[in-house]
Amino acid sequence: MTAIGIYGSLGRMGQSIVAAMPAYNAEHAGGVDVGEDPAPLARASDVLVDFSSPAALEAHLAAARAAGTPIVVGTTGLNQRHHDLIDAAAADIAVLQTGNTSLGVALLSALVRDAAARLGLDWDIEVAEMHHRDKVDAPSGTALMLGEAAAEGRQMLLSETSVVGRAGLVGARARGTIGFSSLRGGTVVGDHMVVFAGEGERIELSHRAEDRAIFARGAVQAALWLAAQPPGRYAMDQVLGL
Ligand SMILES: NC(=O)C1=CN([C@@H]2O[C@H](COP(=O)(O)OP(=O)(O)OC[C@H]3O[C@@H](n4cnc5c(N)ncnc54)[C@H](OP(=O)(O)O)[C@@H]3O)[C@@H](O)[C@H]2O)C=CC1
Ligand SMILES: O=C(O)C1=N[C@H](C(=O)O)C[C@H](O)C1
Repeated sequence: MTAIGIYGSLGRMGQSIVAAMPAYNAEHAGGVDVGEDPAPLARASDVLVDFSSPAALEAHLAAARAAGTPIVVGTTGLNQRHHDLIDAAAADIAVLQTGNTSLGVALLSALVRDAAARLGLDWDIEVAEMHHRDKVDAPSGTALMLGEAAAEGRQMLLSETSVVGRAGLVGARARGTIGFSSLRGGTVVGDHMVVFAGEGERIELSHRAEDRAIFARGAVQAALWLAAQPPGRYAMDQVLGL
């Protein structure tokens, strides 16, 4: 039985992941939350999952690396420095980072990449997302991942083309940009929509998460898969064979 340790175990995702484990015959190795040493759990686990906070990621990666334990990073709100830390850790251990562990969003990313490649720059791309009132980061990790997929499809860099939010006299939309809008409220688990807006027509590709269990099941599947992988950086489409 594979023992999975959870960083952020008392949170919404941590609790959903514990609930999902029995269906996959996975063992709960334990959890770490604010103010606790991540190192003992890393040594006691076959694989770790991190659904905590960007502020904790460096310490969690260091603990995983020191123990030689693979880690799934589901925490969002990451910046370039966090991604550099993930790349560095992936030299020594298997690391899977994703803003969304659901099957549906993995497929949506592939569809968005394909649509962006086929439609070209005459179709404007906007990514919209809505989440519950307690979400602390924006745009969501999933929205950024979908934006990356669209930029890849256009063979462009998202960092050079993204426009996050608009207010005031911002001027007309610049060709080739990818816009992001975030809504927050209530208990929405996670809605994402990618709009391709052309001359006189519009295509909308969307995903609605109805239950956090979809992320939890994907996280457990990703952890079980990652436990058997050599060092390197991995993504969800590799787990799901998409
Ligand atoms: N990749 C995916 O598929 C998904 C990713 N997420 C992401 O996962 C993360 C967690 O989401 P969610 O469970 O809803 O959030 P919660 O706030 O419910 O849970 C986060 C947990 O992490 C703990 N935590 C915070 N800081 C630290 C720290 N420094 N060290 C250890 N633990 C810490 C929190 O403790 P405390 O409450 O005491 O602060 C809490 O128990 C977010 O970044 C979210 O965007 C969410 C859903 C799906
Ligand atoms: O914080 C959340 O709740 C979620 N976060 C992830 C994100 O930022 O995309 C995934 C999901 O949408 C729920």
